[in-house]
Amino acid sequence: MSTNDQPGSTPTQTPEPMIEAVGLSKFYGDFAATRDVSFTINRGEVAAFLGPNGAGKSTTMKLLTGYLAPSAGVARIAGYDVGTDRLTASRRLGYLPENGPLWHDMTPRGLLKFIGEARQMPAERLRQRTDEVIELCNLQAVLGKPVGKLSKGYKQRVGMAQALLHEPDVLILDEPTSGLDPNQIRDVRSLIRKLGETKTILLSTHILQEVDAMCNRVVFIDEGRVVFDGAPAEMTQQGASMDERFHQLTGASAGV
Ligand SMILES: Nc1ncnc2c1ncn2[C@@H]1O[C@H](COP(=O)(O)OP(=O)(O)OP(=O)(O)O)[C@@H](O)[C@H]1O
Repeated sequence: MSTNDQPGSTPTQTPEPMIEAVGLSKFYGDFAATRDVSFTINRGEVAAFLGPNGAGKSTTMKLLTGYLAPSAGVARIAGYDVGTDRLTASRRLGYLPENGPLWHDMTPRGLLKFIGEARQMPAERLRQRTDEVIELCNLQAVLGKPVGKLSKGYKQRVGMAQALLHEPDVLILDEPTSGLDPNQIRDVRSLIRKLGETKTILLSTHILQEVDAMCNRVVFIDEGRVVFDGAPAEMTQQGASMDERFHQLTGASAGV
């Protein structure tokens, strides 16, 4: 955003790529989990990463975060190659992995301390940010419990808290509302909408209503390949509903 732009105004600058997949492929033997996946998410965009089960969403997200090494292609976060400049890229990035946080024996506060120290956050800033993310993600009620004993919804919130701890400006969220009850879904959607005012976000989901609720961009993947990339309105143009388009884009594999 240029210095003249006010929050809520239309940005006047050229787009700034914050999440870039450039020809990303991941092979397991002969099987391609993703094949030549390319897209760019610019600063200020909240993008839905859609696709059926097994389409390659989590794999692509792991490639983008540097959690997995690609068989071919390049991933960049805020312009930094995650293969060659992983530490710098990871300072700009918060990642909610698909199965929530690891380290199930730690309490939420212990886990946040561990992650903040691993990120080499200064002690005072870590203390302050820990309090802030506990509040933001509503973790007060479970601070004394081991993460492994928490409900799915609270595990997701702890995952979200660790992703936000270092105040990254890019977020990659793998199914942030999966397994949550309707109240929790509402809370997480509203949190993401709020975060989307200042951050660039890529979130995966199966829930088509989430696109309208949170996103201004859709990247659709099927059988490891990008089959649609555009605005939500383009996806549903010509009177087709999101459901119908999902079915069209996934061909025979939809609904299996
Ligand atoms: N380590 C692995 N070894 C072999 N195949 C794998 C491995 N990891 C993922 N796959 C396969 O790659 C494909 C893509 O998986 P991925 O988890 O990326 O899909 P997804 O779109 O996230 O699915 P879902 O929506 O069900 O979470 C699937 O067929 C999966 O079985």
